[in-house]
Amino acid sequence: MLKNSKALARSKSIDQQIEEDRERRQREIQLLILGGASSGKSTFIKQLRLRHGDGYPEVERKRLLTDVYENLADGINILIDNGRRMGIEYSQHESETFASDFKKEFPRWRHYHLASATSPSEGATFTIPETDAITISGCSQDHAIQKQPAPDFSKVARFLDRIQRFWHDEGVQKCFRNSEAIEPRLVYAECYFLQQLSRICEPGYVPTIQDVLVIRKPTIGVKEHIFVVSNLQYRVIDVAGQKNQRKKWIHFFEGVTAVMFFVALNGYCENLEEDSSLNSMQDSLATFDDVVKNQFLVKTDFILFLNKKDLFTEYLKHTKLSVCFPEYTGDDSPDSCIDYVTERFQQRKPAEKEIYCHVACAIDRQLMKTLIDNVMQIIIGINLRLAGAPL
Ligand SMILES: Nc1nc2c(ncn2[C@@H]2O[C@H](COP(=O)(O)OP(=O)(O)OP(=O)(O)O)[C@@H](O)[C@H]2O)c(=O)[nH]1
Ligand SMILES: [Mg+2]
Repeated sequence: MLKNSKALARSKSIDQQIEEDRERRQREIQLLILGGASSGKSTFIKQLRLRHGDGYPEVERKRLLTDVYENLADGINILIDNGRRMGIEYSQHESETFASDFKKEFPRWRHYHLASATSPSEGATFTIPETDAITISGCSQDHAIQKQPAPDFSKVARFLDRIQRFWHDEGVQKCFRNSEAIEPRLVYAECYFLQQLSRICEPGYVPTIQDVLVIRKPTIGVKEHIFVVSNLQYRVIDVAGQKNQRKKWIHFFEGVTAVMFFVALNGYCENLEEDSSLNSMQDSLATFDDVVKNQFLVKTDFILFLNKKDLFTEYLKHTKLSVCFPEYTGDDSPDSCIDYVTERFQQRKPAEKEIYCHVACAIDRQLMKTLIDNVMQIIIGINLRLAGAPL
């Protein structure tokens, strides 16, 4: 009799444990964000922070001023180098002196930054910890260790007047207009901040929300962010997308509710920054193929974001999709081309797996609000299913 009641009590406690586990799993959702470099993963996190975090108050945006300066300095650097390479003459006397003064103070950082993260053996300057930053409720604390100090980009402030005059030099404008010939290509953030220069130079300038969304700052290592929405905790893991960083992804595959996979649509006519022999879209397809079939993610649903629709639409006006997919015979409209790209990704998935596909423009706040709400609903559904509750 006693034996029976003990067994009953044990069974009750096991049931209770199972129920508690189920409730805990239902309350914590783990999202892993994967995709190539510059596909928009961190920008999506910024949008989550706007929708469900602290919304980037002014004090936080002020801290990002140096990142704006960094993007601006990279843009100026590329224009100086390309102006010289193309043999363009400056229209103002002082431009030549400015160019050499500026390059001394701010050597080309974007590519140095990427290269040092890409080839640690060749003069590595980074130590990349496994998890180098933790973000609680949308407030990021970066613990990345950099042995080689970056140029002090806050000092760009001292150059703003001269940068403005340099930017208005006819030679510099001529170089900028010749964007097709610029090598390496100016990225969107560099073009954007160069074009916003007069606003950035105004006294008391604070980056706007749109500026924050546009800043380009590659993720180094792995960043974890926690958001609490309607009593549910979302742990969102943002990884670095550069090729040599991807072997770290596997450490985060366990216990994932869903994978969000980002693809830069404009990558169909661009090569990887870290490996110029690889087409970015083809690389995305191959990477997607690897992770979607990975044994640790067999039962994990994927949400696919075909991002940068704005740039894709722009590029299609002068470059056909067939440069990436020679067998494509459809028309050049963005919709037809997106249908085709979607199909190419869907073909890679195992039959039993569900892939939810979204076309996105991660810097578009309005569009992303709706998209995030829709995606949250999908994720809640997946989570309920995983937790064993009836849908
Ligand atoms: N025009 C345009 N720019 C975008 C879009 N999405 C992201 N960007 C910009 O692309 C750049 C790269 O975006 P990130 O979110 O940093 O890319 P990532 O995938 O986190 O890159 P890594 O951290 O290097 O792996 C940033 O300057 C963004 O502002 C988009 O839809 N359209
Ligand atoms: Mg990132």
